[in-house]
Amino acid sequence: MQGKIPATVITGFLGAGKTTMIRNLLQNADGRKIALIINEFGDLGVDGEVLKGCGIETCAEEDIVELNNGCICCTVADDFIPTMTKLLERESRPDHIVIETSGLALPQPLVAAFNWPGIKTHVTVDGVVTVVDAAAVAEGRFADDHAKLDAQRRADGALDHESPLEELFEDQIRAADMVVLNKADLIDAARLDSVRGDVAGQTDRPLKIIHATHGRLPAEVLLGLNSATEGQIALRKSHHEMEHENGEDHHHDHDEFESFVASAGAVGDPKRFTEELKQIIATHDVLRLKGFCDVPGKPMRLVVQAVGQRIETYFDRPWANGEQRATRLVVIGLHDIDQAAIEEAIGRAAASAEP
Ligand SMILES: Nc1nc2c(ncn2[C@@H]2O[C@H](COP(=O)(O)OP(=O)(O)OP(=O)(O)O)[C@@H](O)[C@H]2O)c(=O)[nH]1
Repeated sequence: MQGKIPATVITGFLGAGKTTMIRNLLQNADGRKIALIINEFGDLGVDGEVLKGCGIETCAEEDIVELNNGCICCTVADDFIPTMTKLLERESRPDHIVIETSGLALPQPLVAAFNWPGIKTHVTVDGVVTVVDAAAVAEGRFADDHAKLDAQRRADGALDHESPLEELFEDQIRAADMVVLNKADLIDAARLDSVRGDVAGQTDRPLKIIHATHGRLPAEVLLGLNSATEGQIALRKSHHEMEHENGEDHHHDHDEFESFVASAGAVGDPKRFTEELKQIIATHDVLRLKGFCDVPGKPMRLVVQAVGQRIETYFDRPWANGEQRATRLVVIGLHDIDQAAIEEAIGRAAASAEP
């Protein structure tokens, strides 16, 4: 009988650099046949599209499975298990499975699913790799404003937990076998060291912490951790699991976050559009924005990627024959984000960005 297939779970908050790291991994797979399962928060399937659009030879479309029915941690039984079962039934067995969770996922339930009878005998979790946006941590993006939270708690007795951002950050690190402090190019060595200290302080376990820029790490570093994490995950409990055990009723369904797709007309001047998007992101506290734009006169589609105030744009591939050219952007924010105002502002920004 063949040995178990190793599976690496790649997790980390929205925009930390998971897809970028996987793209680099596929480019440097050294002949390994890698199957990818991608889960994303938001209806557009941007990550799968970006990976398929990157033209890497080793990354055939049939090797990428997208799960876009919500967060993988909430749809384990309905989505993940059947997908995994199908993957295992395939004639050509992958050498390695890589799973990208959504930026809002708690890795714990997903890793625990590897203990399910039909899965356990065929696959093992090689490791949970948590990608951290080191620049965002250094800017204090995940740190609670404790004074503000205390005031909110006094006003609302039902508010019994930390901010959703800090909680997720901690849970994703607690689940990790290895943490990648990504975006090292954006901060100096002293701040990187301080982020390393913050991350190490999240758990009593000795944690392997490395840093990277654009997730560029050799495949041998990311794969082959041999952790068999499914056997240890019960000891790496998330806030949600601990609150549940304490009898607290804190339902985990990501209702602290909201995502929607904003559609707009063609964008004549991408540079100006990007400047306007920066304003919109700042005004409305948008956590993540990504998607594609139709730029008249250009045969290629324009990818837009925004994490906080940092926006990147590039043309990735020609619009396909029969594919409708369109501007569509996934917007993710906290639950009280003003969808109507943002949709309207993005529409206006596209219209005003005339060539
Ligand atoms: N400067 C810098 N930018 C980076 C680095 N890694 C990723 N990025 C950029 O950060 C943005 C988000 O990267 P992704 O790889 O899409 O992040 P992700 O974690 O997959 O995002 P979600 O799937 O939405 O959670 C993109 O614009 C990347 O080009 C890095 O090391 N340095």
